[in-house]
Amino acid sequence: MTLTDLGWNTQLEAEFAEYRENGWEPARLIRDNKISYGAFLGDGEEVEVSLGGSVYHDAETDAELPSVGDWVALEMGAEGYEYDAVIRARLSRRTCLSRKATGKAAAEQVIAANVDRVFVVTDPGQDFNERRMERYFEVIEQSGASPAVILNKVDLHSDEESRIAKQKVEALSPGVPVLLTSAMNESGVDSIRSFLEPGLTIALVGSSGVGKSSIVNQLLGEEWQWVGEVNAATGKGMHTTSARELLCLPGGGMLIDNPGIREVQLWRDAETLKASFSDFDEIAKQCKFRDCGHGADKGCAIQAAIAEGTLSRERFINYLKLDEELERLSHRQKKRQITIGRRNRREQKSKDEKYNRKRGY
Ligand SMILES: Nc1nc2c(ncn2[C@@H]2O[C@H](COP(=O)(O)OP(=O)(O)OP(=O)(O)O)[C@@H](O)[C@H]2O)c(=O)[nH]1
Ligand SMILES: [Zn+2]
Repeated sequence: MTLTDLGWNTQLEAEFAEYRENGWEPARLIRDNKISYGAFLGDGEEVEVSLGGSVYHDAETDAELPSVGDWVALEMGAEGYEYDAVIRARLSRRTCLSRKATGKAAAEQVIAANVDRVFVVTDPGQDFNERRMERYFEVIEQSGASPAVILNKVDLHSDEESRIAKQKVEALSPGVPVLLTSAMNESGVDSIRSFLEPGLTIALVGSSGVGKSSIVNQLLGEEWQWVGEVNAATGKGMHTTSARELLCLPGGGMLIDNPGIREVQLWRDAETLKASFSDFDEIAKQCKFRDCGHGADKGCAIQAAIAEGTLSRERFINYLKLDEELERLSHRQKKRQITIGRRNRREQKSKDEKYNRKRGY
């Protein structure tokens, strides 16, 4: 593996020139352990690194702190740090997949940096939803990455259904590549591979159960290996606490997969849900009391609007259920995190087992 395989290019090299003078080395972050990070060096060696004090203090917001996928400048073996290296600088991001609640001044949360292409995975049937697709396109566009759509589980649908779904996507976003796959029958996954090339990073988003893991498993293939395992033989990197989020795919290219990416749909749903009731907030501003319960309260503008017929009672009932609905979403989100936690532990276990086998334990 070389730096180029990890996505290094002449632009990054130019930006890095001043850091080279300090004897620092370029590396790409592959894991966020909160306290430390996992990073790949150009030769594929994996190191455990910590955040340099000035990088931390100079960051005005959390979004400026290094994230998985970022390129950083490392000072190897810096004194006074317990890790292999220290991050002295973060290089500019080509793209940035982040979560930013609309309307609020809430802090931006970076999910992955330098993802080149995001595949939206759905199916031609139950999961297919044009509005949701539009929101995915929005998030992807904001990130700077290129979109593509995978219609998976085509084995469960007629050619006609698949064709219609494909047309609908193409109507929403002309020119977007739409791939038909069946991860189950291992068909069409090659068409995803045709988008991969050394140095290119992809991510998969989509509802729970559409087949993202199945597709990832096929992309990783049988010979899937933990790159950087060699270094684990030195004992370094063994104190890792979470699973790798950036994976190298056989044949070239990388995949970033982490809980934040998996939850893209959930948080977009919560935001859209709130936004779809923004007219209520406008009307509620006219209520006599600021803490109006919109029930029997005096001077309630919502009730007045319902009485006038300008606001439907049905929507009002849905509005009242909003909190419940948001609660349900957050519950689903927690459930997802538990599933991901399990998967990460499984991966860590198989990694440990591989390591033990290698060492002859
Ligand atoms: N029939 C059919 N089933 C599929 C296909 N791809 C995946 N499945 C099944 O769908 C179920 C969900 O697949 P996953 O790969 O776990 O879905 P996911 O998107 O990773 O779900 P989360 O991990 O919850 O985000 C599994 O039972 C798969 O075997 C397909 O192409 N056809
Ligand atoms: Zn009111």
